[in-house]
Amino acid sequence: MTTSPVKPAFLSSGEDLGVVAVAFSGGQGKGGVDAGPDALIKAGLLDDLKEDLGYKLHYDGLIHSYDDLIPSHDPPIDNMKRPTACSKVNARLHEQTYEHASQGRMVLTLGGDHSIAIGSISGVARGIRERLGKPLAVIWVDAHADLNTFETSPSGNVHGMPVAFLSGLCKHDVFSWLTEQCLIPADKLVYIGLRDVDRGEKKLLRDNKIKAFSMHEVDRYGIGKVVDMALEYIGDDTPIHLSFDVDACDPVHAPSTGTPVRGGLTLREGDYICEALHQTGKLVGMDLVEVNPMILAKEGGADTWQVAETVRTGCSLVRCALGESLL
Ligand SMILES: NC(=[NH2+])NCCC[C@H](N)C(=O)O
Ligand SMILES: [Mn+2]
Ligand SMILES: [Mn+2]
Repeated sequence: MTTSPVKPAFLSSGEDLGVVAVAFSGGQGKGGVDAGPDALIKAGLLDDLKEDLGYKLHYDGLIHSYDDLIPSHDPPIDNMKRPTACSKVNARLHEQTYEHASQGRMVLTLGGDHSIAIGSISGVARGIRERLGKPLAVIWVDAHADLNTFETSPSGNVHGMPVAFLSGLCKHDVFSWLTEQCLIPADKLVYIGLRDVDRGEKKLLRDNKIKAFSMHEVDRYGIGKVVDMALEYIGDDTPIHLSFDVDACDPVHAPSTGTPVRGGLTLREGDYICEALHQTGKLVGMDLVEVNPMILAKEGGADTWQVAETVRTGCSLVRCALGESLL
């Protein structure tokens, strides 16, 4: 595998990469997703980025569990489960990604459940706003829209709500630290891969005219055309953050995740999205979330091969987004 050097449009260099590893699972109820970053790193992901792709890593060497921020008693508020932990962890993560982004670095956040996108994306968005005076666009690749408000959520799990908070469609005192500069305008948000969208989320998508390419559009147009259309919609002059939930990929390639949904992206379709976004030179941040190396073991059907496959998929997606190419 080789690198195809792409000149980044919105970063200070093509080689500086900020990395934050987040061992947080409080955005949903299943343990083990906090072990995701360790599994990805143990599989050699960061070494590959350094040795094969030539990045200069800005990484503190820690896998943050933020234990000091997690209260022992954290009762639901307005249907949101573990609200205080979710807010405090994300507020801290926000400062970490903001610090990298404001130095002009690409920012990679390894989760953790998808609630951590509240912190990772808001930090990058604020850094980009301050540095370039521009909004941040987000391409959200996921089986789920994660657009529930605390009022529409059927589960109360915050990992099903990050986009509602990040877009400002939903506001709550719990996340009062999310200021205007942190937000993603609804017309700079694009989904790819959706196939399990709740009723309330469908209404929000429609009412706010949010751009979404479900698996239906992937089938109809092919992934190449879908990514072209997504990029055209965002426009040329906007930095892009890629938030990749590993469950966007079909459970064949990513079985070890908390909320798998049949009928997903092939490994190549997932990798293609990442490769194509890298080639734009406009990528400024990425999250890779919801790798849960323990879930299958917990559910009684431990299959180490399936765990390894999921980790392998996660590593491949990140490498592709950071410039690995087939030739
Ligand atoms: N990041 C995820 N895997 N999210 C799954 C969300 C599932 C469901 N829509 C909910 O709100 O609870
Ligand atoms: Mn998902
Ligand atoms: Mn998600």
